[in-house]
Amino acid sequence: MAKKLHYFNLNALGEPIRYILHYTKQEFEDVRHDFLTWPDPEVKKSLPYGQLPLYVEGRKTLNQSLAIAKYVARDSGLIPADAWQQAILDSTVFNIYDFWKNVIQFVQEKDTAKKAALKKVIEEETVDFFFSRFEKHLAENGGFFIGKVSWVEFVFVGITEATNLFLEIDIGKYPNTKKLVEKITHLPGVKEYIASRGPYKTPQLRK
Ligand SMILES: N[C@@H](CCC(=O)N[C@@H](CS)C(=O)NCC(=O)O)C(=O)O
Repeated sequence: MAKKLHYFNLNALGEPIRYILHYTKQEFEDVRHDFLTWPDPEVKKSLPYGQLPLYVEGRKTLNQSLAIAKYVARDSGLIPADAWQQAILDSTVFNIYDFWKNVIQFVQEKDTAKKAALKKVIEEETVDFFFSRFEKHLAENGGFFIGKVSWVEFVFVGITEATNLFLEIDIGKYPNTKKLVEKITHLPGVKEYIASRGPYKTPQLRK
């Protein structure tokens, strides 16, 4: 069944899905839309909720990045059988997205003064609030969220990298996060994908 992932030509909500697809060796078409010239009215109109990412498998479509990431991670050992571990992962992924909400609020703010104020709060307070907790969680579980790699580590690494497209996080302050980013980005499949993709260019996004 032909698989396609539609997303922007950048990191953020689509990249963990790309990482999982590459790690699990699934063939898919990586359809990229230009973020800087978005919205493309025709494409936007065609999306079920007007937003990306959108995953397509044959005639079926799925939106919502977390639902897609979890779906493409099935049958790969990235989703634990244990219900409690699944619940911990779900909780973690919502914590990660709670952090990301702050970044998005900053990205979408048009007023220069308000944007600068949001940037200051995120860089000086929000990042540390969330990342000190992520660090503790990782430290208590052997560097992962449930003691081994799962679909949520891919989401975490993607969101951490995406945050750095828009803001600066000093990841060196968070050694378990830093190690995890290195681990995930060097996994077979992911490593080759990143090498072929090259770095994302950030200057237009960092304001
Ligand atoms: N809850 C959705 C949010 C999707 C979302 O916010 N997509 C953004 C890009 S990260 C988007 O499509 N923005 C363009 C638009 O809204 O027109 C998900 O997790 O997939």
